[in-house]
Amino acid sequence: MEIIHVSAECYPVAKAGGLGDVVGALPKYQNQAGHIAKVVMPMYRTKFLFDNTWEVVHKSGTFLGHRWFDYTIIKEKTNKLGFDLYLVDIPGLLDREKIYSYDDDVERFTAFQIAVVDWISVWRHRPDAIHVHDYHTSFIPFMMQHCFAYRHLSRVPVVLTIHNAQYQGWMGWDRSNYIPAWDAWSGGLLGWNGVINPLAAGIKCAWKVTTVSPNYLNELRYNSNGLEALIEFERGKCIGILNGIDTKVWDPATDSYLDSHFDIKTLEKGKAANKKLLCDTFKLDVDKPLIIFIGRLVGEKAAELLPGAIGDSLYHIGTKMNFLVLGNGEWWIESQLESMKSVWMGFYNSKIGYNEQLSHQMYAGADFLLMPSRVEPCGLNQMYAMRYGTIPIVRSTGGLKDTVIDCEEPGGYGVVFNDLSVGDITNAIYRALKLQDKPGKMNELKKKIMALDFSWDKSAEEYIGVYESLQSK
Ligand SMILES: Nc1ncnc2c1ncn2[C@@H]1O[C@H](COP(=O)(O)OP(=O)(O)O[C@H]2O[C@H](CO)[C@@H](O)[C@H](O)[C@H]2O)[C@@H](O)[C@H]1O
Repeated sequence: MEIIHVSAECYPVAKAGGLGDVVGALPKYQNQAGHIAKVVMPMYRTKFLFDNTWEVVHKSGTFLGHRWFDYTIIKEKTNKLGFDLYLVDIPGLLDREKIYSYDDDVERFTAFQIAVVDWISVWRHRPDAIHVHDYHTSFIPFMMQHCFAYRHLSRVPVVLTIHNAQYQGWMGWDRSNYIPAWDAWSGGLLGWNGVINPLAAGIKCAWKVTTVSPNYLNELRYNSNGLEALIEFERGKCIGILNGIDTKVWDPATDSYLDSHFDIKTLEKGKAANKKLLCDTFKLDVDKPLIIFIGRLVGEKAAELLPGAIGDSLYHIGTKMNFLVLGNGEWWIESQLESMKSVWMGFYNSKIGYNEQLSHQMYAGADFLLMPSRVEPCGLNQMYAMRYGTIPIVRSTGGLKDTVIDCEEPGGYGVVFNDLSVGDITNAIYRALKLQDKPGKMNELKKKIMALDFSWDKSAEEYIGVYESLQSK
């Protein structure tokens, strides 16, 4: 099958979070399984662009509302990522360093989607499926079915994957003219609760909607930032498919970001060397268990509870452990985390910012990973942590519930808690530290989690099953 993934992120070209990881891995696994999966994304000005060689495959132009824009599609020449990678250049809109957070993001991502559909509309063949990811690309099924210029694509199946329903891309109806001329009778498909809602439009118009874990799909029915009724209504075409991880990129035995490599057999020595490097760098005590947090510092990740939970743990449980936080996001959470450094010097440290290498080093060197998420559609961090022998402490929500079993349950290997408060997180940390009281228990658990299989093989096939189910329709 030929599958075209359209996304705002793809690792290692441009990544802000888990979406980039998934789109950088899933197509590779689909290709390995004998399919032809390709990725189309915006041409940001990132290092990957300048380090690689490209050929121009298409040039054209069209309108965003009244504004004409030229676009160029370029293709990476060497199949470096294990799939064909196409970048869409739109001067003045996409030629920026960052992925998101510009005032004109609505214009940027709407123009990107128009360019993609405009390009596919002149192909001499039809792909078997278009797979769009999150709200930045979820106007595409609407455009293929209801824009006059592109209606000849209406028989091409479109699958929408929701990686995160918190972000929906809301925009006012005053911008409805951005979408190329559409059948006015279909206008209702664009809106939800009085505004244009790209994610809602995608859910209504995609042939199938997938979420990144089965449990997250259930949760969306009662907690989806305003889309609950829509999810319930469209339930029949929704399916939850658990994300995998790219076990070639995330392999402690070969990870190019690590100085000391290890596998299950050399786990103790290897993790100790990685931990020492981290503790030396961040002035922490290598003899104490190291608990880390990596992620966006936002409410979804319950990051605002971290200062309280870390402070309470060190105060009430005692200074028996060390904490290290890597993340960026809300300025007030960043500044609280920074100001705690002087209070808990030697027991706590943080690095504010985005740092891919440090994240790998932290997964490799830590004893525990804390993920108290308020909302977690799937979560990749807990799977990376386990692959690197780091025990997850997670709240039972979304994909965390699908991937971590509490060590007190039969076959369990992590620490799972249910309610979200500083007290509950502190108690989970207390339970995690108790694991050390039983001699050998920590190593036994670390070996067990390293052996778990979270690779993409099974889920990549499940997606193929979804595309296949749409072929006869
Ligand atoms: N400051 C930092 N420095 C370095 N690396 C950092 C970092 N902050 C985050 N990362 C990295 O970004 C990724 C985060 O992935 P997640 O899946 O946990 O969350 P995210 O909310 O971005 O993804 C959304 O999409 C994914 C994919 O579907 C879902 O798993 C998830 O639940 C959903 O919220 C990991 O690779 C992590 O190491």
